[in-house]
Amino acid sequence: MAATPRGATPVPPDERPRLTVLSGPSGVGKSTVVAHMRKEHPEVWLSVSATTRKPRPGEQHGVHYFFVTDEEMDKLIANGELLEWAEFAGNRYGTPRKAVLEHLEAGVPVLLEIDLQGARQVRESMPDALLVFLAPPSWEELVRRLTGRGTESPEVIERRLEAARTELAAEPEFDTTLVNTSVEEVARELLALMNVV
Ligand SMILES: Nc1nc2c(ncn2[C@@H]2O[C@H](COP(=O)(O)OP(=O)(O)O)[C@@H](O)[C@H]2O)c(=O)[nH]1
Ligand SMILES: Nc1ncnc2c1ncn2[C@@H]1O[C@H](COP(=O)(O)OP(=O)(O)O)[C@@H](O)[C@H]1O
Repeated sequence: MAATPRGATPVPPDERPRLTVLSGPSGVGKSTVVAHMRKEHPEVWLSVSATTRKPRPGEQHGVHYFFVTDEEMDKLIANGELLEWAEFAGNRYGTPRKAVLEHLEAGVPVLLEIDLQGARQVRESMPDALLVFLAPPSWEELVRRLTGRGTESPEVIERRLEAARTELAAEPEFDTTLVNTSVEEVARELLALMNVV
């Protein structure tokens, strides 16, 4: 399903990088921060999730997401191919398990950009994972970013803001919080937390 490291020698479990999870409300800037970080540090591997959501303009299958049908998602879940999955604002999203484990085994730092429900599942199944919460500078700024992105209808924005209230309340469940005021700064802090720099 996803590209795997070629010719990589497995590293012993205690020398493997920790799996890092980045969560936070829709529109807080997760994708922006991750894109910025990976431009300078392409060695960080970002898991590509499967989703039943329809692609936005410019989103590519296999790059931003694996865009799947409801039936295909049912199969991925039934076959145990997902490390975690959740329904978010009317669509399902899940992390393909195999590619994540293969990259960690090869010593590659792995980042998951997933929602709160997914982060909770990773906490259960991979207790060594580092859970990072990305918070907005304020509620008003979150609304501004989500609306300003212009990718969702007012109705979808409303659903995402509803989910955002629950997600913001769950911040104490995370190992650490980064406030997304400056993309550059947050990207740097995230790299440091991942021991990449
Ligand atoms: N649990 C889980 N959540 C995911 C996964 N992939 C993406 N998400 C989350 O689903 C939510 C909606 O994602 P998306 O529709 O791309 O909107 P965006 O994050 O606001 O650009 C976000 O909180 C994502 O982090 C996944 O594999 N599992
Ligand atoms: N630090 C920031 N300051 C101002 N705008 C930002 C910042 N980070 C992200 N944005 C903007 O906010 C919007 C939502 O960001 P995005 O990365 O799509 O969020 P998410 O992936 O968390 O849903 C985008 O229009 C993006 O350009």
